[in-house]
Amino acid sequence: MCAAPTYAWLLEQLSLVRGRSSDIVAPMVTLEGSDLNGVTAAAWPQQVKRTAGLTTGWREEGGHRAATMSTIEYIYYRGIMLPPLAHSEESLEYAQNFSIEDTDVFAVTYPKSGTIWMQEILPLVLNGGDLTPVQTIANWDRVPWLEEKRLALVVDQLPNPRAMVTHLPYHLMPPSLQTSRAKVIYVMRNPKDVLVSSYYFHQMAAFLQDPGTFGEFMNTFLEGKVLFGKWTDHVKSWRHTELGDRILYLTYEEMVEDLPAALRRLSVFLGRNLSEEVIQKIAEHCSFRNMKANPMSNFSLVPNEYMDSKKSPFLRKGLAGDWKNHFSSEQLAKFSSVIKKELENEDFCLPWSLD
Ligand SMILES: Nc1ncnc2c1ncn2[C@@H]1O[C@H](COP(=O)(O)OS(=O)(=O)O)[C@@H](OP(=O)(O)O)[C@H]1O
Repeated sequence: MCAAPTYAWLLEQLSLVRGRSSDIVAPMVTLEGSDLNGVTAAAWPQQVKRTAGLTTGWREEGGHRAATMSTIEYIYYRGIMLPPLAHSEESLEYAQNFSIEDTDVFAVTYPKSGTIWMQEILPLVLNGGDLTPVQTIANWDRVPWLEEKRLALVVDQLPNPRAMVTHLPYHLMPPSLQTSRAKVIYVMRNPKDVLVSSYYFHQMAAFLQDPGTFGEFMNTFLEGKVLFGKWTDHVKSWRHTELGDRILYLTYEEMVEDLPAALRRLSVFLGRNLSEEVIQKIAEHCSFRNMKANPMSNFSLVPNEYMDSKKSPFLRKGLAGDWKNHFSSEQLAKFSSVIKKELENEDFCLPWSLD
């Protein structure tokens, strides 16, 4: 396990973007060796640069410097679209060739379905409720994403059993998943709330394309022109696996409704015999309120230039059913008819009504 969270990875992302720059108009401030905790916006590169497909600038906003990425080109990899900052073709190839071990545990989610919640829960369930990792290690290092560049840097420091998360569809998982005895927890969330959560995330994350209006983003979402592809394709892919009893299906909504009950299911699935006291301790630590206050989990370590929590915090509302505050009746009818049509020949039922 990593001794302490360092933010070298963000510096690395910056230098990668810098490295591709072909038109640097001002000298860059060297951040190497700095801890981003202590880096103010004023210390960030004062430059306007044009890179292949990514135009990045810095503007003054309310006394601090903000990143502007007017054209953001996503990465396309085997039919899915991913954001450039944390992913690369190399990281995706690395994921493809990743050697999954029998004891590995993966939480799989379509984006905005409960990923960081599982990054909090899994170490606690696996280690019997010891809070040390969730209080000292940033979530992206504690339970890294399989497809992100960061994995290669931290994989050797993960404790056994290793816990990882991924947004990849089943067919893009490394072949070693099938030959191993690794376990998978697939967390699903009502797609209407996924859409709402994603809409706000696209507004606050400077490395994502502008979502437009809510109605426009809904169309983009339904067409599948979003990160990691169509929601229905993702769910279908993970509903049709050869994993048998090695996959557990959980819903975000059951976790919201009764987290201790969901933790009990999870701990049985992972072969952990947790006492009721430990279950309650984990549930308390993983409440929305406590995670929102945990700097190792709430993305406050990421500079505002990348994620502007004033526009929308990463841990935004943490509710089931917020879609009711966003959908018009016409949007609901359209959304529900498209999703129902795409799932009409499936042999599984969704745990929520789409109407
Ligand atoms: N503890 C807890 N309780 C309830 N809800 C929680 C919790 N932790 C994260 N969340 C909510 O999960 C949403 C973010 O989803 P992801 O973590 O999958 O995002 S990402 O895909 O990793 O970007 C996002 O949902 P919204 O609030 O609806 O935007 C988070 O608030």
